[in-house]
Amino acid sequence: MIELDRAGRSFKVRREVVHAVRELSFTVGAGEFVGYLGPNGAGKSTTIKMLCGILTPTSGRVRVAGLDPSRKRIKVARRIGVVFGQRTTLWWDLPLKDSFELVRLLYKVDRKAFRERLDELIDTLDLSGFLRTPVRQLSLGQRMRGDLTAALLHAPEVLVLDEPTIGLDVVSKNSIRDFLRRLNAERGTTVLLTTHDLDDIERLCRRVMVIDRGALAFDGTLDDLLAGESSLEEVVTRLYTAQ
Ligand SMILES: Nc1ncnc2c1ncn2[C@@H]1O[C@H](COP(=O)(O)OP(=O)(O)OP(=O)(O)O)[C@@H](O)[C@H]1O
Repeated sequence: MIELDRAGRSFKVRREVVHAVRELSFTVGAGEFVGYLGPNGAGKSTTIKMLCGILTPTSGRVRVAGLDPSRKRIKVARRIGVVFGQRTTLWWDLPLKDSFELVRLLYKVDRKAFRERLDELIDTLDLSGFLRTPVRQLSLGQRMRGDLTAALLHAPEVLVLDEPTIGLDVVSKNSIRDFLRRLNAERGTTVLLTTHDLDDIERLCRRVMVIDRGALAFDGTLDDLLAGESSLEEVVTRLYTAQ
């Protein structure tokens, strides 16, 4: 479902070249739930931006559902849902429900299918109390549930999440985690989850990839990552600080 083959992305900053991602190769199969970890500046957001076609790789190959995201951005957008926890994709001054209607129009989602999906998401994410509230007045937890809904209204096969639980209280975190677990188990949606919250990883992901300075430092099961270590925090700290 997701395939990177020696993908690289560099930026020219004044006279220096920053290699945000270098020769990165991995595949994520349909239905997997993969955690994507790495220290600040490791290249996680750059990877995600290449997956949704916001950034073009400067070397190598990226494919999502067999498509090149930088060349087939609209086709890829129909197959992928993306949530950036630090930013909203909703319309700030509009009531939440109007944002959803705009998403329907943008993605050309059939009215009946849209209604069914929206009703289900309103129910499972408990949105009914704030559908008429302008997005700017929503709490962070409400806004995140709105963003997740917007990302799923076109029923994407792949969901990419960049820190979806950042800043949320423990109850909100757990309700988002339950929702994601069910989405993956019941719908078979492929999930790539970037987070700095190691509880997200321990509670959700069977497979974990760790990126450091633009290259993979680990790719395996959570059990393998934890093998012989007393905690995930310990092993991740060791990986992040390895030279
Ligand atoms: N548009 C850009 N121009 C120049 N450098 C950039 C740009 N985007 C990212 N970088 C650099 O690329 C590297 C990787 O950044 P990226 O945002 O992918 O890291 P990250 O793993 O998502 O970090 P964080 O956990 O802090 O969000 C960093 O050194 C960053 O400064």
